[in-house]
Amino acid sequence: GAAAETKRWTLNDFDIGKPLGRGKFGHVYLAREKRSNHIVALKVLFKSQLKQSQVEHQLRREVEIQSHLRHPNILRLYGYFYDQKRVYLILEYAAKGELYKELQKCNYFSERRAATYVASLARALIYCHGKHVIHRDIKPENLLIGAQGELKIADFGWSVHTFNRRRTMCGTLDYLPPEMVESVEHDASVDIWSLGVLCYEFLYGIPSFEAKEHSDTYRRIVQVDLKFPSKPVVSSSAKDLISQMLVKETSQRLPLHKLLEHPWIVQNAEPS
Ligand SMILES: O=C(O)Cn1ncc2ncnc(NCCc3cnc(NC(=O)Nc4cccc(Cl)c4)s3)c21
Repeated sequence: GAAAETKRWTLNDFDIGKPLGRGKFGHVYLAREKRSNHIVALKVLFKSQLKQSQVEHQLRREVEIQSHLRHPNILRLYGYFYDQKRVYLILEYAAKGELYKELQKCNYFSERRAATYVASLARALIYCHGKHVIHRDIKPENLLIGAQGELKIADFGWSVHTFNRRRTMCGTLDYLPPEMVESVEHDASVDIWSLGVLCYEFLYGIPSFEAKEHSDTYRRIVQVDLKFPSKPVVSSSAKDLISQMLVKETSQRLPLHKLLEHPWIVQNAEPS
């Protein structure tokens, strides 16, 4: 509630439980807020590492963006606090853990499971784009699974508020610094592309443009070198959807609301 937003949290407000995972910047622990007995995930980030990697502004942007997002398929960031050495993110706990581990275990998902995940991600991204937020980092490592098996997009560390194009379109680009010119290129359609790669990976167990060397992956992406393996067998309807998302021209990518009407989604996704 509103109280939670303004309250100054400290580590003493929590009982710390088992480690849930370790990321580049720090560890994640199961925790219980003592007063409410509410179970949360507590991500502990070392200030030294944040400073060293110059990502403090990214973290601030994530906290700001996440504080306005409320959606069943977006992992909540309830708040944060810090002490001398660390920053703590108070996060919704996703009881069934990391999606990429599930994908490694199964190799690839059934068409029904893949379509259900893709539909819920599309709904979450429609919600984000409606608030002019693009995630920009949709990949299995940033997806968690809730207690009822529902998908949760996590880690908005790379998300941005899209610039109001009218503001930049009528003004000349000439005086904009590279980072603003670059992000004008970044519009919401980047998430459609990533969702297409993710759909491919759900069905085949490998990302659509995987290659041994980075340079080869780069070339396959810019050439949209999309090939469908013969195994596992995947419906032509699924391949049709993926082919409409992995399109080089950003304006030609299948809009997310049209994705939800695609026959493969309609026939395979569990009702939300
Ligand atoms: O995933 C696991 O390891 C284990 N796991 N298992 C269950 C579970 N339930 C909830 N959360 C988990 N993990 C944390 C997920 C995150 C959400 N939001 C984040 N944001 C972030 O890291 N931001 C950030 C960090 C460093 C720099 C910058 Cl710029 C930004 S991480 C869970």
